[in-house]
Amino acid sequence: MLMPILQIHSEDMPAYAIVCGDPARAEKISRKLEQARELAFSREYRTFVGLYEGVEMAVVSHGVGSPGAAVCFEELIRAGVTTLIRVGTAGSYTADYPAGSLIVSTAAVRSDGLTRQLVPDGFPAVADIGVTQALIEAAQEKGNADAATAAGKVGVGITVTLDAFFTGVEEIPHRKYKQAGALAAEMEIAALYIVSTLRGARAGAIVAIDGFADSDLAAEYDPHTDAVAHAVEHEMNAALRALAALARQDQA
Ligand SMILES: O=P(O)(O)O[C@H]1O[C@H](CO)[C@@H](O)[C@H]1O
Ligand SMILES: O=c1cc[nH]c(=O)[nH]1
Repeated sequence: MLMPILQIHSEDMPAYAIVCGDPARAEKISRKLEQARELAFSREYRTFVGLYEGVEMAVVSHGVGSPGAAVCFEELIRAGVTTLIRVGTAGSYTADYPAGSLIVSTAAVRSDGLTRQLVPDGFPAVADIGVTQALIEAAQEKGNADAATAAGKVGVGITVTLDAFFTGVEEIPHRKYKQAGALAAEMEIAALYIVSTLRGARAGAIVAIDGFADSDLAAEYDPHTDAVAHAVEHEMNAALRALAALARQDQA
């Protein structure tokens, strides 16, 4: 069956998928696969399939923001994907995790508009515990430490999903979420967790910190530093290994 927006056929789709915002990052991840082939590049959605440690998996870009990303997650699950890992970037809320750190997201604050149209207020956006555990283990693995971050840090905790990236005249509620203990902010994880929960798939997410979310992004945001590039490299490898480990567990 052809998925109308991603332009992929369900017959070509494996059960395991890595998703990320940037089509260029999807292509970068696909270069780590054996027998990689591109299935489609439709709108912001670029889809590759290939093998990692012998496990068939897809790598798909979902663009920026929850509404577009939710379309991607829905169609992937309709096409037969049952396990999804988001490999993203995020702004930190704490000096404990500066640019170059990684955060594994256990749950996401639903500070977005999309999920309000899917589930009632108060319904939690939570990661799958098995996917989260696999991500933590892969990110902390010693063998992966050579690509590790400036601070070498891997945090585990709550992230915030927002719609706004740049500030308007309203205050983005960073301060409250930070005081409440959230670690970082990004723009799609809540959508991933809610769509996955609704459709019976399992999902997790890891993000590379590229600055501080509550600083003046317009003046200071620079996601193109070496520290961020190293962290992104580290999280891509961690996500691939986590997904392969989960597939092996499923087969056992
Ligand atoms: O690096 P990605 O996966 O795109 O994630 C983050 O970066 C984008 C904003 O620059 C948003 O999509 C946000 O969630
Ligand atoms: O949404 C995002 C993504 C990266 N960095 C941020 O500060 N915000």
